[in-house]
Amino acid sequence: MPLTFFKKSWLINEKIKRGKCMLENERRKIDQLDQEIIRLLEQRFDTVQTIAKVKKEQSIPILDESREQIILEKVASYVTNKSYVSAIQTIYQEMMSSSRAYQKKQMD
Ligand SMILES: O=C(O)C(=O)C[C@]1(C(=O)O)C=C[C@@H](O)C=C1
Repeated sequence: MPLTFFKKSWLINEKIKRGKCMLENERRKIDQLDQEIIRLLEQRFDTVQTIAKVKKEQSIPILDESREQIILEKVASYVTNKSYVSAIQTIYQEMMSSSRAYQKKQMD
């Protein structure tokens, strides 16, 4: 009986350790992915900066709703796991909103 108790608590401990180890591994993956995402986001914002200059020179409005709609549709078609579509589209909506805010700041 006591042996079963110790065995049970040992098993529980092992499970907790395994869970912590998995969590650390997954977080390391996220840290690496974030580095890649940020590198690409910087490239995107470099491009947005150029777009802002052209728009300012030619008095083109910052917001282009039809372009944003096309981007959101492309996003939906690029995502392979369809259960992520809505979440990733939300990120894109936020990103484009942030892009507009950045462009506005550049133009002021
Ligand atoms: O393509 C443009 O005209 C942009 O200004 C870039 C961008 C974007 O970040 O993708 C931002 C604002 C527009 O509403 C549409 C798209």
